[in-house]
Amino acid sequence: MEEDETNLQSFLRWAAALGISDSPISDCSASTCLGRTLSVSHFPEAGGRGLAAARRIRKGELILRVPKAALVTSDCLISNDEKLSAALGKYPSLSCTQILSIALLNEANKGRSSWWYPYLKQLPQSYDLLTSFGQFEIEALQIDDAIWTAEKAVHKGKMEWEEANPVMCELNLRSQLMTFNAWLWASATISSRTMHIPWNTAGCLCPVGDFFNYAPPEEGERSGNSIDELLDANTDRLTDAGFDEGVASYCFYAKRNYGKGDQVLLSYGTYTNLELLEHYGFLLQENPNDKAFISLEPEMHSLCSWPRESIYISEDGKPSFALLSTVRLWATPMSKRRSVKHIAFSGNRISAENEAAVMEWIADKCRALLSGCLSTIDEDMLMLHIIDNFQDYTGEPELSPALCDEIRAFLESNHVTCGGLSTKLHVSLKTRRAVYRWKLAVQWRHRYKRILSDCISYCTSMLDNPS
Ligand SMILES: C[S@@+](CC[C@H](N)C(=O)[O-])C[C@H]1O[C@@H](n2cnc3c(N)ncnc32)[C@H](O)[C@@H]1O
Repeated sequence: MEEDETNLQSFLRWAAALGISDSPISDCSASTCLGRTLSVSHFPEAGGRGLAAARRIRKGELILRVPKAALVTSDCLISNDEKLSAALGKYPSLSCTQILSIALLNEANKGRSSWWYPYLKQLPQSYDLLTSFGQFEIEALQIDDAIWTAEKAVHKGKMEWEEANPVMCELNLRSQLMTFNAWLWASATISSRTMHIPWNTAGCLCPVGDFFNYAPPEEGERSGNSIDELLDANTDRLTDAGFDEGVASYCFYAKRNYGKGDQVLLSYGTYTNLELLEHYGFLLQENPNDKAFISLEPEMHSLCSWPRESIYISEDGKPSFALLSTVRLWATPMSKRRSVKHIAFSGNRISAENEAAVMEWIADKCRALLSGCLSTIDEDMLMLHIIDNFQDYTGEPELSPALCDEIRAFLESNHVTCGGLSTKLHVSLKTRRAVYRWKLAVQWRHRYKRILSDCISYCTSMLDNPS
């Protein structure tokens, strides 16, 4: 702990020397880059390490500046390393993200002699993005769509690593930096910490700026990454963060008022919980942008041309506009569809009878999805409780077969015995990480099932009160 604090303090001094500052007036002689507006703090329930307001902050205030020279980009890593530049030159088909991953591992390979060493030491040692999920955790997601997304992410990670291997061999990286796990570390660092820059699609790592934890954008908040898009129409000020050519710095602005001690949050974008898990390795219990996507009957697709991602149930259980309009048209007798198409497409009800059929179809669809899952919502709640107390787990005779099977599968896939778990000392770091990822999978499926269940309640209330 003390060592972490010493590392952090020397990192903040290093950052100050590079001109990173939370003060509106630049002062390269400052001994630390924070303290006037922000301070590093711990928020166990919302992201762990993060940035707190060191004083009252008003919406729209500039709260942090990170000069271009302090941004870690592929360009700067390559231009300072001839060997890296020559090796990459032989493999022109690598993507920008692969190049940044290789450059990051190459920098980590230099250890203390890397110019970026103080920054690299601050990076998390491991991540919990979908790419790092094993087969057990993937199956624990239970919903086909999510399982498919996770499998695809793992497959993509493996492919990218294999493609990058020849360059890493040429760079003669230490063997542990050539492993798939090391690759996952580099690509997860990039996925969860880079910020948009206009000149490289892989983005940049932004020391100190990447200490901001996430809050979803407020309703009506504009999304976008260019400086112009970030300009708030009402206040003419930046509302979040972006690279400002005018001052050659990454600039962070307060998106709302904060009291002293509050966590200052950044919106990285609009994400469902599955997307947060995929790109950042966490999810939110309350996520206004969460969605449950449902599949349509094959013939429904030909009726409307809404994109697949617009057919969903919102976080509050309400069917999306596109879902309602498609099912309304489909529930209309074929001979009448032409004449009512405009009503369905404008989002209006077609008739009371049609609306009842629509609500029934959607509710049945949700029921079918729920009954196809290996566990119920209540069982998931119980499972989360068991996971939270897993170190004390000694086997519970009262559990349903589904939960018993899941626990057994976890123990088997991690080669642990119940006896081993009941002794806290025997739980290895690797097992604790696996338990944490399992928890993420159960939390995700639980939230998803809640959306389906809320949708059933919504449809039932619409059927009971058709007005
Ligand atoms: C840019 S970093 C933010 C700083 C990070 N907490 C750290 O210690 O370096 C993004 C990562 O922080 C965590 N995180 C950010 N916001 C979070 C939130 N609201 N809830 C849980 N974890 C969060 C996730 O692990 C995410 O991948």
